[in-house]
Amino acid sequence: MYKHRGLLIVLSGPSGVGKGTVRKELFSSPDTNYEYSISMTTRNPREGEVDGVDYFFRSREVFEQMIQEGKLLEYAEYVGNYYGTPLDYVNETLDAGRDVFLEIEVVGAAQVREKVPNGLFIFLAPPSLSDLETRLIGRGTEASDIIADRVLKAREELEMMHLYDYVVENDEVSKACDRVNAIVTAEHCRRERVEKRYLQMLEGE
Ligand SMILES: Nc1ncnc2c1ncn2[C@@H]1O[C@H](COP(=O)(O)OP(=O)(O)OP(=O)(O)O)[C@@H](O)[C@H]1O
Ligand SMILES: Nc1nc2c(ncn2[C@@H]2O[C@H](COP(=O)(O)O)[C@@H](O)[C@H]2O)c(=O)[nH]1
Repeated sequence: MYKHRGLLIVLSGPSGVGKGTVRKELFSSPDTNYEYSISMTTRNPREGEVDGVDYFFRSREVFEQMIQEGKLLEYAEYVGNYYGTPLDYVNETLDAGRDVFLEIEVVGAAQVREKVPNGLFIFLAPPSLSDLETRLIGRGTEASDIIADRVLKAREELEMMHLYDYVVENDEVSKACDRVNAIVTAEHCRRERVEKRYLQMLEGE
């Protein structure tokens, strides 16, 4: 029996490009129908961040136990901390026919591509590397040595852009959100056509 599953949407890109900003803007709209998957991390909360809202903040021991028990869809060690996507939430939500939205870095996104090849992979790109650095400095959440690490890493991350289904430039947040929404809508239409054709063929048997 054919069962409709939700769409797994992966938004990735280098640190500081604006993934979190774009995601928050998307989720602030009442029209957004995706469910946000809250990640788990071993990094300390930033000022104002809340456990269970921004991240599940956990110790390295707990995180490593989750890895061993196969409870993460993907994970990566990023600039000294673990980040990962709890598997059960993603599976349960997709099984219920609802779309899930992941906002993750590129190593984790590559793991998701292996496990969920029919996901929708969107790379958020900065207008330039100097814009990226300016944004990280402007955010003011990292010390200058960490910012330097992230900018260095961004060069490698940009090389992975060609592995994605779409590249969206984040020149302006509202424009980037419109582009993401347009991509998701087009993908739904494509899938509906394929699904309809498939069901017609089953009926004709
Ligand atoms: N289009 C934009 N134009 C100018 N500034 C932006 C834009 N998008 C985001 N920013 C700013 O850039 C900084 C980094 O954004 P944000 O924290 O969303 O990036 P991120 O990709 O989620 O970073 P990280 O991967 O480190 O979590 C923030 O200060 C944000 O306000
Ligand atoms: N592979 C994963 N990467 C994740 C996940 N959640 C967030 N992230 C990415 O980590 C970096 C750093 O995040 P920050 O909050 O410390 O700035 C950033 O690129 C996030 O997108 C995840 O579950 N898996």
